[in-house]
Amino acid sequence: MAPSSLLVSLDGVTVSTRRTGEPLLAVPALAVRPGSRTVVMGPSGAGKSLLLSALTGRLPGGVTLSGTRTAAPGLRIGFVPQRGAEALHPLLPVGRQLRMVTGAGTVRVGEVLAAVGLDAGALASRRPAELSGGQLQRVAISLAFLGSPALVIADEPTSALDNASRDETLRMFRTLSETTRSALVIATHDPLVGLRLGAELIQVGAGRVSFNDSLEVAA
Ligand SMILES: Nc1ncnc2c1ncn2[C@@H]1O[C@H](COP(=O)(O)OP(=O)(O)OP(=O)(O)O)[C@@H](O)[C@H]1O
Repeated sequence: MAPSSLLVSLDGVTVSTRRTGEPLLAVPALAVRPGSRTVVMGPSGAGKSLLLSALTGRLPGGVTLSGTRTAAPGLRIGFVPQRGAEALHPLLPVGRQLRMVTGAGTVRVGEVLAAVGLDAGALASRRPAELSGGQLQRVAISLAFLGSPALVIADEPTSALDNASRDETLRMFRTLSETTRSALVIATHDPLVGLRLGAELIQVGAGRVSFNDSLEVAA
């Protein structure tokens, strides 16, 4: 069990292919504290998504985890994918989905949609195909936060957005994480994400996790 001050921790963790045992990612030690904001950076194929999976404890098929993963009892994790549509059923109105999945009432759904800049009255009855990519991403962020998670994990949530939508999305992540006190872990290729969020930086390179105190790109 994780110490009470930690949400989830990885200790001496290796993620390997199930078939050949080839190591894909090594995490000597990593701990996520309540309310913290962390950005995971690294080149394509470095292991960012595998690290997020190791944190959630839900690994994709074909890989296995050795070492120790510990999580706070009853830890609730919200997840935001690269494209909001991936978090949504394509045929159901988004308001209904938000209520069904999270158990939240209409008023609460409206409040959270408003917090991400969406008008529930105008959007809640639409299906995902009737929303823009930026709107879908905001709905996915609402979905992740509506369940009152202690931790929200996002895998490249801004990479499919233009710069204006990216900045708006990051403002929302920051505001929602501050108001809900949820911890955030976001994988990205974009150094601006960490700067906008005021986040700690974790680097993944050549299948190994390391820590970096400073971000080298100007805000
Ligand atoms: N389910 C799996 N089975 C076998 N190998 C996998 C599996 N998932 C990922 N890998 C391998 O692990 C390595 C890291 O993959 P991962 O998806 O974590 O990289 P990433 O840093 O998120 O890349 P990108 O930025 O392109 O999304 C890659 O070599 C990938 O081929």
